[in-house]
Formats: sequence, C-alpha cells, structure tokens
Amino acid sequence: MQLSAGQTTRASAFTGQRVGVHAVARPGAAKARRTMPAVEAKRVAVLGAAGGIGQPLSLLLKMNKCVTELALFDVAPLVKGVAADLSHCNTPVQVSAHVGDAELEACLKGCELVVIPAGVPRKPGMTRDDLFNINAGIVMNLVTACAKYCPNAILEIISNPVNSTVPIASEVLKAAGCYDPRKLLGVTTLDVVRANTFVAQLRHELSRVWCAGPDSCL
Ligand SMILES: NC(=O)c1ccc[n+]([C@@H]2O[C@H](COP(=O)([O-])OP(=O)(O)OC[C@H]3O[C@@H](n4cnc5c(N)ncnc54)[C@H](O)[C@@H]3O)[C@@H](O)[C@H]2O)c1
Ligand SMILES: O=C(O)C[C@H](O)C(=O)O
Repeated sequence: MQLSAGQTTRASAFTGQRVGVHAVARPGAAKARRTMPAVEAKRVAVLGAAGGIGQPLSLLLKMNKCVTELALFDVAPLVKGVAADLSHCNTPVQVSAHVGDAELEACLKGCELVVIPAGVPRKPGMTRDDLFNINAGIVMNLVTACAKYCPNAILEIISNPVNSTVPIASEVLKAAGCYDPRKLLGVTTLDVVRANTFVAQLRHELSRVWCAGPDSCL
C-alpha cells in the first residue's frame, strides 16, 4: 500500500486488514511521548490488591523487570492467597501481603510507587459519581497513610470517580506538606481505549479519539 505524507499503516483488530489511518496526533504529542521518562520503582504497593483490578494488576507488576518488591494490601484477608499465588510465579520480585489498617505502615514503608484500586466498583445502572460517597473516604484514608509512610512515592489513583478521588488525594497531600503534582496521577487510559474501540467498531477502522471532560460521565 502506498502511503502519502501524514498517513501510517496499522493492522486493524476489527477488520483483520491493514488499513491506512490519518495521523491525528496533537502537535508535539509524539515528541512528548518519546521523551516520557520510564519509571523504575523498586518497591511497589497495590492497595486493594484482592479485587478485580488489583489481582491482574499485581500479576503484571510481578512480571515487571523494573520491580523488586511488591507489597499487596487489602481489607480482605483473601489478599494473602493472592500474594501466595503470585509468589509462585518464577520472577525475582519479592511479594508480601498486608491485611487491615494496622499493616499499612509495613506495606507502605520504602515504597516508590503506590497504585490504588481500592474501593467499590459500579454496578449496572450506576454512574461513577454514585461511587463517590464510599470511595472518597477510602482514598482519603489510604492517601493519608501514604503521606505518612511513603511521602515521596508516586501515587496512581484508579478508584472511581477518578476526577474526584484525585483532587481528594491532592488535598490530603497538601495538608500533609508532601504534595508534588508530578507524583500524583489518575488512571484514565480506560476512557480513551473505550472511546477508540466504540468509534472503531462504528467506522470499521482504527480511530484515535481525544477524551475531554469529567471521567464520571463516561
Ligand atoms: N480508573 C480506571 O480506569 C478504572 C478501571 C476499572 C475500575 N476502576 C475502579 O477501581 C475500583 C476497584 O474496582 P474493582 O473492580 O477491582 O472492584 P472490586 O470490588 O473487585 O475490588 C476492590 C477491592 O478493594 C478492596 N477494598 C475496599 N476497601 C478497601 C480499603 N479501605 N483498603 C484497601 N482495600 C479496600 C476490596 O476488599 C476489594 O478487594 C472501583 O472504584 C472501580 O470503579 C477504575
Ligand atoms: O465501572 C467501573 O467500576 C469500572 C470502570 O471504571 C468503568 O467505568 O467501567
């Protein structure tokens, strides 16, 4: 296939054919992506590690060569079984399990990266906003512990609604005197992936959609 300037070619997951796709990147976006620093975090914690997001995420981290220690925390004792299973995967990452608030310090001490998928997920008919009353308190408590036990760690918030839980986290960190905007992240890639998929299913070709606006509405 002959491509003109501004076009590229990719395998389409939807048609099984190779299709030409117009480059739609914002000016400077490709450069920004190339210069994005890789994060090496030797000790990583997952808070909410026994859940639907926490378990596969922990497996991915166990397989990640940048990680040395993986500390799994949950209020559910099931996290001990999750840690036992993961510890049998043949990578050098050391896995530990921590249950309940009394073990937050042991979990978080020395962490360079903390990923937080703790909280309730939405059920059919709910919006992400409906989760706010429960998840806001959970994130507030967990980030308070992060500010105390690993104030320099990078925090990635997955618990929804992300556009509300991230500001809560930032206020907690500011109050504790350890807020660094470069180290507080909301995980919103799902919305971009989902939007790309839905548009691609309609157009039968790969699409790139820019998502703007509150995470709660998607
Ligand atoms: N940002 C995203 O892209 C994205 C994607 C999927 C899910 N989510 C959100 O992630 C959250 C988790 O989803 P899920 O499907 O894994 O739910 P889940 O119910 O399967 O798991 C949640 C886990 O959090 C634990 N938990 C609850 N309170 C806790 C606390 N105080 N401390 C530690 N752990 C606690 C639970 O015991 C459970 O193991 C939800 O809020 C969901 O909306 C976000
Ligand atoms: O709903 C959830 O909790 C998972 C995900 O964030 C979604 O919006 O589908």
